[in-house]
Amino acid sequence: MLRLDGAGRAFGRRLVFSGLDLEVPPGIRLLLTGGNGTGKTTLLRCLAGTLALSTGRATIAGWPAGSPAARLLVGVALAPEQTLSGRLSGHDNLMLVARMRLPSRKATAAVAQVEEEFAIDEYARLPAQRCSAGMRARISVARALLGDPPVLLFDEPGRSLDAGTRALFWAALDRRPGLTCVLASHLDEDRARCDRTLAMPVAR
Ligand SMILES: Nc1ncnc2c1ncn2[C@@H]1O[C@H](COP(=O)(O)OP(=O)(O)OP(=O)(O)O)[C@@H](O)[C@H]1O
Repeated sequence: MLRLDGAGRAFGRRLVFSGLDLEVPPGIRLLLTGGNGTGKTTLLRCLAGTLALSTGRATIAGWPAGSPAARLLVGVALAPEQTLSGRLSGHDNLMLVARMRLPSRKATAAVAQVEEEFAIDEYARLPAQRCSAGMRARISVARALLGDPPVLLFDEPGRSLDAGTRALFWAALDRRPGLTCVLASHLDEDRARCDRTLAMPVAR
């Protein structure tokens, strides 16, 4: 479902990773681990298509990462505390994305479902800029699920979430068993929730 062939990314002269080959079959959850600065976020951005690889190739179901066809297949929550529109309410942030992915009646139902799954209902009408980091992270993570994309990319989804909400997050993924998921995390507890682990190599 998701493939890297000889993938590499540099920033100027700084090589973050190189020669990375990876295949993530459908339905598999892959955990990205590694110390600070080893390139987990960079790799996720390359898979999401918001950053180009310097070398090699990344594909989603055979489509080049970042192409319109690949983007349709991918739900993303990278920097989940920071990616909402601050003036809009959580609900409207969710509706904005739902309306891009679904016809209007289905969009309303999909937003209601994720608001319930992540217990967002209580503060969904508050402007996002008045929400706490954890509240914003909940909304961003829930937003990635809208429209049921078959591939999900998460960067430290549990970083700002309390234990109860982390449980809600995993329960939401468990309810969607066919998903292919790549998730970066520093939390030991996430290891048991994933099928495979890729430890990012320290760049030389
Ligand atoms: N836009 C950028 N310009 C220059 N260098 C960058 C940029 N983004 C990331 N880097 C560098 O790439 C390297 C990898 O960063 P990245 O954020 O991918 O690491 P990470 O594994 O996600 O780290 P952390 O665990 O701290 O979140 C770091 O050395 C970082 O300084």
